[in-house]
Amino acid sequence: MIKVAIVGASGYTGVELIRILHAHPEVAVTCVTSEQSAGRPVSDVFPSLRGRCDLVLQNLEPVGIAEQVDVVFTALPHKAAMAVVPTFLKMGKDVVDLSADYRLHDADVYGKWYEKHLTPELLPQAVYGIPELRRDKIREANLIANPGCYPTSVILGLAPLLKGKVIDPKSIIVDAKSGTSGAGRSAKVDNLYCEVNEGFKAYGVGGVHRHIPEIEQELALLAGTPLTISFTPHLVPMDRGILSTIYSVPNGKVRASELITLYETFYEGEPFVRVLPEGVLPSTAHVRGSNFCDIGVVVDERTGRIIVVSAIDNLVKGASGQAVQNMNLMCGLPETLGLDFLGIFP
Ligand SMILES: NC(=O)C1=CN([C@@H]2O[C@H](COP(=O)(O)OP(=O)(O)OC[C@H]3O[C@@H](n4cnc5c(N)ncnc54)[C@H](OP(=O)(O)O)[C@@H]3O)[C@@H](O)[C@H]2O)C=CC1
Ligand SMILES: CC(=O)N[C@@H](CCC(=O)OP(=O)(O)O)C(=O)O
Repeated sequence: MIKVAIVGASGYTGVELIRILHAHPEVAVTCVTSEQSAGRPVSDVFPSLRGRCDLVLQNLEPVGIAEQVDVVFTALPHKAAMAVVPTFLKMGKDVVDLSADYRLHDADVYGKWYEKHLTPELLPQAVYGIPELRRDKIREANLIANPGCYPTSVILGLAPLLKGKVIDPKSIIVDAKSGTSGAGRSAKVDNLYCEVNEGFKAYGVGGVHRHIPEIEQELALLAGTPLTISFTPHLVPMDRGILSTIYSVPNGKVRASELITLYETFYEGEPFVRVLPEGVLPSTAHVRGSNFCDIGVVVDERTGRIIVVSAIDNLVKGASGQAVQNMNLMCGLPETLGLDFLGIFP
């Protein structure tokens, strides 16, 4: 069995990792951490785990943790992750980092959107872990930068169009909506019940959201040219789910049926991307609790624009499920191991 530590196990992506890995046949979670709840069983913090995972939460002491395990998932806020990842790597551990700390290739870009990077020398060895686009590199990596939730939905939604040079790469507009678990478990006034329930709002409007450089970095690699996007995230009153509606201008006249064939070919054999038939559009309700990304494609005949709609569960394909998919690849296991479960509906 591969021994795994979940660093930051008292958060939402941490508990989702525990849930997924509990059913993984080749993995044993042997170490979980929290600063605020250290000394308590993780099942005290999350009663859903009672009787199945009662490990006691430890303080984050990187050397001691590395000595206990083979693989480390860091499910920490950015900055906290890069403070400990170097120790895990030095001690020969494979690391899947769920934070944003190793996603941007350029430390100056990270400095502009986040803060000064503490370990820029590690950026070249980090692999941006989107298996559908970078499977072979992930297999060779020892540090995976697990993609952000919004970026996963947008990159998978646009990859066939950009790679196939179907659209003008400068024409992209993304209108994305997320459930509140995307904001994590720590207490924030903006996420209180009365602030979120029965309402629907945009935030980070006007090119200021920190996922923009990450999305642009990956889309530019697909397009083979630098590009800028308009990106507006929204908060919706649901626990889980991201729905991204993505507009772009094609280089010539296109038909929806041709585009769907392009998507089906691009994602042929992919276990976790489902291209929907013409006229069918995705819903967060149909991917909830699963590792799927569902994609629907429409052509607006009046404006000529292409509209792609992509749906994921932010905690699964947008975080912990994709992290396990990456771990499977890094460890030489079948990619779908422990992940071949259906969503929860209704
Ligand atoms: N939520 C989501 O949908 C997604 C999240 N991510 C990213 O994954 C990471 C985790 O997110 P999420 O689970 O939502 O976050 P949460 O806020 O729910 O959990 C954060 C975890 O980190 C621990 N922690 C916080 N600060 C520190 C610190 N300074 N030192 C050690 N431990 C600390 C917390 O422990 P405690 O407070 O108990 O001490 C908790 O276990 C973040 O980088 C996030 O941006 C990525 C994709 C999607
Ligand atoms: C709803 C909500 O607040 N979402 C978060 C993004 C989710 C996330 O976890 O982003 P990273 O993966 O980059 O850490 C936000 O807008 O900042």
